[in-house]
Amino acid sequence: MPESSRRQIFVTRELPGSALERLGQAHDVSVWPHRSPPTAAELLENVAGCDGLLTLLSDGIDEEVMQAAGAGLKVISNYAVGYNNIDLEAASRRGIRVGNTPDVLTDATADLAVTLLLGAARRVREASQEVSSGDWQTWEPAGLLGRELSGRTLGVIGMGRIGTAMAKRMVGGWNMKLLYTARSDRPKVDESLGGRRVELAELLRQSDFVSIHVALCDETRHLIDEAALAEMKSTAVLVNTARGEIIDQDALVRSLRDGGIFAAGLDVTTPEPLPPSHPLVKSPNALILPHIGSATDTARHEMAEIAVDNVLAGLNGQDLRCEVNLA
Ligand SMILES: NC(=O)C1=CN([C@@H]2O[C@H](COP(=O)(O)OP(=O)(O)OC[C@H]3O[C@@H](n4cnc5c(N)ncnc54)[C@H](O)[C@@H]3O)[C@@H](O)[C@H]2O)C=CC1
Ligand SMILES: O=C(O)C(=O)CO
Repeated sequence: MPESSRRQIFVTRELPGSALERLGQAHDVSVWPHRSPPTAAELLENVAGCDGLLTLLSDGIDEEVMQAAGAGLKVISNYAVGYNNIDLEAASRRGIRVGNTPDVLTDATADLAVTLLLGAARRVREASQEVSSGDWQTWEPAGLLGRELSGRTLGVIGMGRIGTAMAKRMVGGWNMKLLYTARSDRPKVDESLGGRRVELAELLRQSDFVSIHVALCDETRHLIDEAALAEMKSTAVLVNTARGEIIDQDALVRSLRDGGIFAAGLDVTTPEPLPPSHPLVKSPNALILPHIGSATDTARHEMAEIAVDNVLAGLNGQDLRCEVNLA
């Protein structure tokens, strides 16, 4: 590509695979070299004069960052399907296109939701701890009793791509009955998986397992609060692979402690990382993972390819391969 058409791109972290090399052949790319994200001040400094940004879910991209980049900023490509870290209204006002990486991480994330559901239901954290601490005495008839899955009811909050993939696994594999919340009816889900769309309160009251798959937005922040947790069965297991802020975490700590629900399996928390001293980390019935839903080699490589395609298209003024609707 001629020197004059090369644009300036800031990438907030190294990515797996060779996608960034492809970007570097076409444009001048600067990659944040550290394992930790840039601070807000470092972000402002590094975006100055950039035409494109390739960002992670841990980077807060607000109007100040867009302003710091300057009038040439054409595209923000998020290396994630979720884009709650980006101020979409500000991007729309400034005519900046926003991209994300859907679909290629759906299976990986649904698999992890199943992992958390099984792990929390069968008390894998406590069981593993018993072995590593030397507390395991003997095989006990009533030792570490967990919850059975087969034939029970799964409640999926947010029947989008990942929610549907999770439901398929649980209905197909464990013959579960399916309830879900969604903004509109899903006749195909009802037909193929025997699902039934219900209000959130009914889903919480009737489900043995509840799995959260909605995007984080004003409407869903603290959707699962004290009152919602109080609706759930004391034997229920709650799984969250969406975003930490969808749950009121203080209320969850109390519910897990007081027997309000049986257990929780969480891939996402507030904040991330959660300090080891946090009461949730200390809760024996909370199985917590460090936001690894999409962490398979296949998914993360494909995400990188899409994120780079999105930058390239945005710089050329074309529709992005996966574009977030800013309307
Ligand atoms: N743990 C991880 O590593 C990962 C987490 N995620 C999270 O999972 C979320 C879902 O991803 P996808 O399924 O690909 O997105 P999606 O857009 O296909 O699904 C979200 C669904 O939630 C629905 N929804 C939104 N607000 C709702 C509400 N108030 N009540 C009921 N339904 C509502 C939407 O209509 C949509 O169907 C992402 O936004 C992201 O936050 C995604 C990938 C990996
Ligand atoms: O894609 C996302 O939204 C994630 O949380 C990580 O892949």
